[in-house]
Amino acid sequence: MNKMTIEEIETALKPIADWQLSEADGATAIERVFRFDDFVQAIAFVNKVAERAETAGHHPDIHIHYNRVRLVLSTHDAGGVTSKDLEMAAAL
Ligand SMILES: C[C@H](O)[C@H](O)[C@H]1CNC2=NC(N)=NC(=O)C2=N1
Repeated sequence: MNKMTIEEIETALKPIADWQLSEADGATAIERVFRFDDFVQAIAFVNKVAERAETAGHHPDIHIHYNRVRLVLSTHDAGGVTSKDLEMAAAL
């Protein structure tokens, strides 16, 4: 799986609402924050994400902050973002 360039990622993100490029600590990833009414709804979403991730064999990092869920996707083997991450982002 080929690591995408920053330009390729930005182009690919255009049709995927609210996902952003993230380059914290030099590690390229894509991420999005989802907001819910409360913790219970946030966890229900996380459970759906988990099911989808298991089916695809591709798993976002999941940060839960009460009613906010931040998902971060990268392909570890490639050391960056690949089409697998974009596919998963679109699904989520
Ligand atoms: C062996 C297994 O398929 C790999 O470790 C998978 C699992 N899930 C993964 N998820 C994500 N987001 N990136 C990966 O590189 C990754 N690798």
